[in-house]
Amino acid sequence: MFSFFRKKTPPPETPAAGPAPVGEPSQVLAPEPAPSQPTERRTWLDRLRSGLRKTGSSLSQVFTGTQIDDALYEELEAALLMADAGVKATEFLLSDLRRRVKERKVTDPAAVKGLLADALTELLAPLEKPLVVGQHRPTVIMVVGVNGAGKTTSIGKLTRHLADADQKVLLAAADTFRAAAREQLSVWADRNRVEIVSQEGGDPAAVTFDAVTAGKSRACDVVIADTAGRLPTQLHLMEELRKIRRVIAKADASAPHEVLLVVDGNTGQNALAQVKAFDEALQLTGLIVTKLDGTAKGGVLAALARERPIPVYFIGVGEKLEDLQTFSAREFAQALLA
Ligand SMILES: Nc1nc2c(ncn2[C@@H]2O[C@H](COP(=O)(O)OP(=O)(O)OP(=O)(O)O)[C@@H](O)[C@H]2O)c(=O)[nH]1
Repeated sequence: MFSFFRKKTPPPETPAAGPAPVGEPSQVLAPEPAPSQPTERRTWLDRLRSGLRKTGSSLSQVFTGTQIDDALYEELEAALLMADAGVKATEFLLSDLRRRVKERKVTDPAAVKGLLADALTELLAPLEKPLVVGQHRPTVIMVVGVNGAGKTTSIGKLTRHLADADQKVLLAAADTFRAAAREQLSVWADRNRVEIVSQEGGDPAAVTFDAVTAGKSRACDVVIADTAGRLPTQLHLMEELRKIRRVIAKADASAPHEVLLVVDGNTGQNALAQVKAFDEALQLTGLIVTKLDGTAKGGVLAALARERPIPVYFIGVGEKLEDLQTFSAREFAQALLA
């Protein structure tokens, strides 16, 4: 059994290392560099920090004053709302922070920033969970999301990590409408030397059924189904996803084992609305939040944690292979306030 996992909440400013295997049957591995490559890890963290700078600059600004007063809390409230943390998470964070400030008898605004990082880390912690594959063979992963969220790119990156870990992967191109989507997935499949079940036109549920059946007979470790992008308001297309889900269960009664929503972090509060809508339709098991590089709306993860805490298995901070990383609450909170 494998899980994509990173050491929890590394101490501040310490480059987190990839975990060591912990032995069978629950061997653990990570998509990020091994412990011997702290420089690469540092580089990635730097990218997350600079990516979230747009979100964090106004947040950090709040703590440059000389006193802790109502004006500071008001400014912080505005900055959190601007970062798309949403009303509920913002209210929660403010009252949590006031409590921490009182308890610690803090008088320096700079120290309040540290306490906010703690409060954010605690709030985000329920989102930090590894994606485990290997409990079922094949582990069937269905991937959904709106158009252009980054589904195919994220599947490509994930496939590469799995292939590198000697997992036999089969991709199902369940986007039967868009030829470009199938081609894009084929490119990733070729690049990673994994198999693909693809079909022009036809029923996406049928393609997925064939893929899961093939995955079983070919002893694959993982089957990943890429579905066509759609808006949650397109009810017939949402029904199509439900059908794909049902048909997967016909091919393998225990599947799908994971239903992942890919959301574009750039869409802020709209990402939260997408998570709620897709979760209601499909009972999501995890999220991949993409495009956190250069967004001013990174606070949406706080809103998610407060209102729909579905695990964030991965975050995307760029278009390159190494830009898909596991989510760490502490790192994210620190990057947000850097
Ligand atoms: N900057 C940045 N770009 C990303 C990230 N993830 C994906 N992209 C880009 O977003 C664009 C859309 O990605 P796709 O993977 O094609 O999105 P999709 O959800 O499969 O799109 P549809 O098939 O149309 O639904 C591409 O140009 C990707 O390179 C990310 O984390 N950061």
